[in-house]
Amino acid sequence: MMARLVLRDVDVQHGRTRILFGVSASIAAGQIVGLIGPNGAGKSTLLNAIAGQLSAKGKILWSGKPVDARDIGFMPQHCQVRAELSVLEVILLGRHEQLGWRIADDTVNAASRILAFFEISDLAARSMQTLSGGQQQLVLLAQRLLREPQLLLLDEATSALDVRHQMHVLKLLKDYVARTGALVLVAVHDLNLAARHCETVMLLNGGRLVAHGAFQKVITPDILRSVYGIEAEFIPSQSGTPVILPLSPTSVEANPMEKSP
Ligand SMILES: Nc1ncnc2c1ncn2[C@@H]1O[C@H](COP(=O)(O)OP(=O)(O)OP(=O)(O)O)[C@@H](O)[C@H]1O
Repeated sequence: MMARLVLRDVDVQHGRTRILFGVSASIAAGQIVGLIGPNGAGKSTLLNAIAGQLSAKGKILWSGKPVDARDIGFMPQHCQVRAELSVLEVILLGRHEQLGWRIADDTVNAASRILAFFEISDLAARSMQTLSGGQQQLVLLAQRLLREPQLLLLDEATSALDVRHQMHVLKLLKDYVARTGALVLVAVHDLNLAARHCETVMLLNGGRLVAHGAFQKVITPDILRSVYGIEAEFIPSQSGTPVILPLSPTSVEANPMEKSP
């Protein structure tokens, strides 16, 4: 039976402030799911709760059991390596549970392969400290994939990448999902990227799950107005997925940033 992530009435509170309000969803593995919503909607909070990085009320189940850290790969929003480590060392740390006195040949080979997949083999000996923001992001993504997690949680993990690298990484993720049947849950601001690469999207607003389904059903001109506070044009494209062209912000009242329903 295919694995499934089940969220049941997930509530998160910081101090006295409630951040997530009863988020419930049942998400089948074998797809890339986009977590979308305006700033402050609760995307990072939900990913952190699923990753077990903060306490939440309700149930978060992967294949019917509480999420086990060994099943997941999690890339938080602000992720940096401060230590003086080479790119290869950082990649190998993706399998730190398996590293012993001797690093097995297949681990080194897997690390070399993942560097090649991400087209960063030439960076292997470089110190992480000398890399650009986008290069660091590629290395950290490659590190997460090395251990082949069944549940991959990515918080704006392609935000520092140029367009070509973004497309390349999303193609890698698509191939990874097809090969392993994993579930990739990715918080993303770029709606056109979500439209093209995510099988389904979950729209959060004010800490609540507003909609969950195929992008074209979830994202409509009305939703862009009421949730994002923008007027936008939907331009038909050859791919069959319309391109969203933001035109103007609606009035301040209609912009619900940080507004709790
Ligand atoms: N430690 C904290 N203490 C209090 N409030 C917090 C804390 N962390 C986050 N929040 C609040 O929780 C809400 C949701 O934040 P979160 O980072 O999950 O949103 P987001 O959808 O990921 O936003 P963005 O797109 O801007 O990254 C925001 O209103 C934020 O101010």
